[in-house]
Amino acid sequence: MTYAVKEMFYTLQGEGAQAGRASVFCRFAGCNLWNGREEDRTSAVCTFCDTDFIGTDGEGGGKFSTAEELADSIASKWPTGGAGKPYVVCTGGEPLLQIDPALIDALHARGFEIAVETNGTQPAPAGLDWICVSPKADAEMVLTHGHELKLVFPQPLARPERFEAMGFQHFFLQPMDSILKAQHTREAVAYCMAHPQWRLSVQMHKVIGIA
Ligand SMILES: C[S@@+](CC[C@H](N)C(=O)[O-])C[C@H]1O[C@@H](n2cnc3c(N)ncnc32)[C@H](O)[C@@H]1O
Ligand SMILES: Nc1nc2[nH]cc(C(=O)O)c2c(=O)[nH]1
Ligand code: SF4
Ligand SMILES: [Mg+2]
Repeated sequence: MTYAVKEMFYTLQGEGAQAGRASVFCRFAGCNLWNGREEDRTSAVCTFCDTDFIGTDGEGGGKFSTAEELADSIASKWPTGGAGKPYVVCTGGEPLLQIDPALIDALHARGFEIAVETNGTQPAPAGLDWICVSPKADAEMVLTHGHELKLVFPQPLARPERFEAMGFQHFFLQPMDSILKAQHTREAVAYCMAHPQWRLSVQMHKVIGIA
């Protein structure tokens, strides 16, 4: 299996229940809900993506021909010597198009806890330690349980009520970043205050200006 990685970097998780945690980010190239080209955004299934996931030309990106090679590269980003469990956030693009049991085993062998950020359209392989599903209004969701559900808000055709009985430990609304972000944030705050099952996820990394 060859893995295509857009970029890899060490930062703090900026979103959801693990926000603030030191993490190696591995951003896999490619997505099943948008081809990543701006000219095709409006006709895509997912139209609000904030990420460049095309190709393998980013910092730390590349093609990795084995799970061992990719896991070694991820491990090389983790600082040596400290306490604290090594943590990798696999994102993209859509990471579940590429993550396989060999990669999960190779990362666990290097002591990593493995998190994924997924759009929920693909089944998850066994062994992932943290699954964040972020459903998209026009895409069928097959992953209906996990550790956190993080709904980008508002999506008129994906109201929070549709998800509230699903099997997740945490339920987050994340204001959609766009020209209307301030309004989306106010609406998300109001929804969380009226429906305390839901918590607000502010994209912390954007607020403080880190990757
Ligand atoms: C770029 S996606 C990659 C992982 C996966 N494809 C997914 O959609 O969950 C990472 C996270 O950013 C969220 N996201 C994407 N565009 C956003 C935007 N404009 N505003 C807020 N969150 C956004 C996604 O919903 C997801 O939770
Ligand atoms: N710091 C930071 N936290 C994040 N959490 C999810 C991200 C993503 O793009 O999947 C992301 C990201 O791009 N940066
Ligand atoms: S599913 Fe995720 S990576 Fe794909 S276009 Fe939407 S937000 Fe971006
Ligand atoms: Mg991001």
